[in-house]
Amino acid sequence: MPSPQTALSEIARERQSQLTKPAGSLGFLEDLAIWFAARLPAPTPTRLKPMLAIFAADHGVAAEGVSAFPAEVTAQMVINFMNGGAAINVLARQHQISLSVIDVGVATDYPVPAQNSARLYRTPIAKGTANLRRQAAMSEAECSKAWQVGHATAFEAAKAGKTLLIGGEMGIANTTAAAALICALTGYQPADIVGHGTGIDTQAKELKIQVVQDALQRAQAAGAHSAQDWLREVGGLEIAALAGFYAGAAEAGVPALLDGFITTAAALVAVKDNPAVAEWLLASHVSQEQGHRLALSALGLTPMLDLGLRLGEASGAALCVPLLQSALALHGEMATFAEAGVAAAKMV
Ligand SMILES: O=C(O)c1ccc[n+]([C@@H]2O[C@H](COP(=O)([O-])O)[C@@H](O)[C@H]2O)c1
Ligand SMILES: Cc1cc2nc[nH]c2cc1C
Repeated sequence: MPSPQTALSEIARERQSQLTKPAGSLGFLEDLAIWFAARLPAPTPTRLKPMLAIFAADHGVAAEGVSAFPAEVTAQMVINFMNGGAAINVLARQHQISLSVIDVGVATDYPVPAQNSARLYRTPIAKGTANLRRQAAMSEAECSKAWQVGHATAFEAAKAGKTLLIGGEMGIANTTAAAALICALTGYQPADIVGHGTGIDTQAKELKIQVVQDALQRAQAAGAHSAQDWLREVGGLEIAALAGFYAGAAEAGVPALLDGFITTAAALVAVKDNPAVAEWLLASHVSQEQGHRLALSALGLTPMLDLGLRLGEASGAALCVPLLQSALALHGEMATFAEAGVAAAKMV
């Protein structure tokens, strides 16, 4: 796995100190430019070439009543992505991000859509997962196939010259799977991590906590130990694909931008599996879902935005793309004190 080039981040840090602004006055944007310099790698990186892949799949645990929406919505939203009507379509158009939708296990049949607003890749591995409260969500073969799909997606994007890989997800009930994974991999309790997802009430949330508790107990008794074990036991097909996607991005040496709660759970799996993956991950936003902040902290990541989003489908990540472009443009194009003939600080 390639390592970030720290010598380049030092050159970028030095440049930041010479730009015509009080030191540190561009805050986190300065850190971002320095972070990208080591990874793109260049002392003044050029405009990012982002790609965005939404991995879609269903979850057997939806049968437990843990989501505010019926499972059919996963397939219906895939159609909506293809028709250009989802939030992510608006943001992808606005910020000129190419959009792929990858069906790794949507349970409901849907007609072959026109490929106008996004490219659809149909690589369904199963008709959703099994109910993770009662049995392993996936077989070993299913889990590794899903991981491979994500891994290949990242590699192909890297080969095509993309310099920012964005993963998103769509899957009714996947906040239950994500919460279970985060608990398993961090040691936090379900009550700390489980949230309202698509908008369940307090009573349904209590049930969701119990479902996660039961799933963790069941998987523990089944001998789950490694990140891959937990992924197979309580994860999801799109979560496995995302974990493979992040691992692939790191192996290809291309930065990956996380989205919300579910993508962060997938990133935790990839990082527990191989800690070096963390070097290539960037957080976009902290979602409203309870536990997201703790999960990001467990990864050592600081989110750029806190907008109270809880949509998923890579919407939070897409919103950060213009800010990242601005961070790099400022870093590359601002004049230095010497170039502009501006007096530097009297005291430092
Ligand atoms: O990204 C997030 O933080 C996020 C938080 C809550 C819900 N979601 C989205 O809502 C769906 C999962 O919610 P639920 O209630 O069905 O588990 C799934 O399609 C996610 O993309 C996403
Ligand atoms: C309508 C809808 C859109 C979504 N986009 C991502 N997750 C979603 C969940 C629902 C329910």
